[in-house]
Amino acid sequence: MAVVGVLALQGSFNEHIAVLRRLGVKGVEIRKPEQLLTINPLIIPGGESTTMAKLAQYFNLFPALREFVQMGKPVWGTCAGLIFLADKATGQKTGGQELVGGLDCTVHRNFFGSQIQSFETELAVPELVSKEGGPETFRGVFIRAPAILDVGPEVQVLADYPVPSDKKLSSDSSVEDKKENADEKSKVIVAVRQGNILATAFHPELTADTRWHSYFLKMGNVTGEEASSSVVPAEVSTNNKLQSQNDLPIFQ
Ligand SMILES: NC(=O)CC[C@H](N)C(=O)O
Repeated sequence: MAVVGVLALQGSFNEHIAVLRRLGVKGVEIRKPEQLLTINPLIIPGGESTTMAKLAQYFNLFPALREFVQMGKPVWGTCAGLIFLADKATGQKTGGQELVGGLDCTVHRNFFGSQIQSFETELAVPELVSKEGGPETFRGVFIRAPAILDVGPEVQVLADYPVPSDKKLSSDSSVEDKKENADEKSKVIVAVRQGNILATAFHPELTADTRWHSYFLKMGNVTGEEASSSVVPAEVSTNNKLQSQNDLPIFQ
């Protein structure tokens, strides 16, 4: 069975492993630097990036993670995982936090605000649809989500999200650097690819739509045992209300 590593320090690693299983791929929990030598594609899940960074420091994972990315092995960061991969992060806690880097962008750690400002929305995902087919949109689950404020020339934008003009950032005033808020932006970037790096600000592992996972597996030339690009049934994809009822079988 094909194997994908999932960084399993904290956060939604079990949910990623469950999606991989549905695609006929084995997700291996990664907690030690030496495991990164033998694994090829790697998912860095969502969770809480400062906590995850502390654990990664404790287990001495940063050098091995950086080497993994620099070697050109496929890596996908979702939410906190995106923050890990960014070259620059704003809105950090006092003292900052260690990043893996490699992705030429600036990410705002809690762009959309605090936990209670989490939301779901249908995102236009033309590149994903062109590779994986299926519905024109993907349901983005944003949980105290980051957003990408700017990207370098090598970065391909795969999805963005309009910021309502009345949406002033009001996230955790105690920990945010207000000067660095992207106050005047009308759109922020929420999914990107830069060569071997894929990053999403939302949580595809919390939906039943497996297209981002399939897309990433193709980046790593991983073929599942029952490879199928999407598990979203046709009748569900055309009905958002029904889709939201059917979209959260997190552990299967
Ligand atoms: N759902 C998530 O991964 C949230 C990430 C969070 N904003 C952080 O800083 O870690």
